[in-house]
Formats: sequence, C-alpha cells, structure tokens
Amino acid sequence: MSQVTLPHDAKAGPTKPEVRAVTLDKLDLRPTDHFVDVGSCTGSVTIEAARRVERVTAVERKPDRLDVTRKNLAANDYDADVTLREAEAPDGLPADADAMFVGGSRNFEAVLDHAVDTGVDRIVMNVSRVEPAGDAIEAFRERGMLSAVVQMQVSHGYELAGATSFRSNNPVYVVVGRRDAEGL
Ligand SMILES: C[S@@+](CC[C@H](N)C(=O)[O-])C[C@H]1O[C@@H](n2cnc3c(N)ncnc32)[C@H](O)[C@@H]1O
Repeated sequence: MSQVTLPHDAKAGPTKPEVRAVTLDKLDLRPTDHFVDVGSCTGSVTIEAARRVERVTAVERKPDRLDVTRKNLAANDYDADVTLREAEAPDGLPADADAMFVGGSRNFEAVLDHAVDTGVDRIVMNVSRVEPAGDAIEAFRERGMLSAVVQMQVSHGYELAGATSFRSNNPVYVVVGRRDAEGL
C-alpha cells in the first residue's frame, strides 16, 4: 500500500509517520471496526485507519482543519466509509465505536468517559508534554483502562561532514487503553 500523502497541511499536525506506526499497532484495528479519530487535523491517522477498517468517524473542532482532513482524504486511496464531523468532542462522538484515537486533548476526560460508557474496546491517546501526559495516564488508570504507556523519541539521520548525524523530534507519550485492561 502506498504511503499516506498529505498535500495540505495544518498547524497542529501531522502525527509523524513513525509515531503513527506505533499508534496503529497499539490500536490493533480490525477490518470490521468503527474507528474514531478525535482531532483529525491533517487527517493522517484518519487516512491510515480508513485503509484498515470498515468505518471511520473523524471529529475536528476547527472547521479549517476539518477541511484539510477532507482534502487530504481525497488525495489518498482507502476503502472505508468515512464521516467527517465538525465538533468539539465529546460532542460528535458516535455511540458504536470499537477503537478510538485521541490526538486532540480538549475535554479528554469527558471523551474517555464517553468511550467507557459506549464500550469502546481500544483507545490510544498521544501526548507530547510531560504534565498533560501524567494527567492522561492517571485518567486512563482511574477508569480501569490503562494497559500500556510507550515513550517514543524519534531521530532522523542527515549528512554532516561526510558522516551521518541525527536530528531529534520531541518525545511523544503513547497512552494505551483497553476495556479489559489489567493495568501496567
Ligand atoms: C495534535 S493535533 C492532531 C494531529 C492529527 N492526528 C494529524 O495527524 O494531523 C490536535 C487536533 O485536535 C483538535 N482538537 C483538540 N481537542 C479536540 C476535541 N475535543 N474535539 C475535536 N477536535 C479537537 C485540534 O483542533 C487539533 O486540530
């Protein structure tokens, strides 16, 4: 399958390809899943999921960014039925999702409550700042859904004086939840 192409950009995205790879692995998507992307922005995660599952709902609070999601979707191949919703979650969240990615952290506790109440099976939240990461971990734990936390720090090589050096991206905390989690 070709790589995701994102001809249109938006300020807060995209989730980087290597981080998406781990995020998607932890989401453990299945072909019959209804997947929800909270804070779709550039649509990079929406597109990846739309190649793996039957149905996707992308929720984004900023209309210009939802428009970027729409345009980037149009530039990629996928088979899923995709619904775009301009809303600030938990508004706009469906009641029948199987898996959810929380890339936008506004109201995340209410988003997690909605996920618990509607029986979402797998949920991943990515956070880049330390204190909000701690808050997210605690919120998953309080709801009995914390199953893993992965801290990722990716660096890319570049040529320096005839050798290879590395430029590092900021670390990302990937907080992983499951309905039947046994804790860390
Ligand atoms: C870090 S970006 C997500 C990047 C995205 N995964 C991508 O690859 O482009 C966070 C996005 O979430 C949106 N957002 C934050 N909280 C939200 C909420 N509660 N509901 C909907 N969108 C939200 C922001 O407007 C922003 O576009």
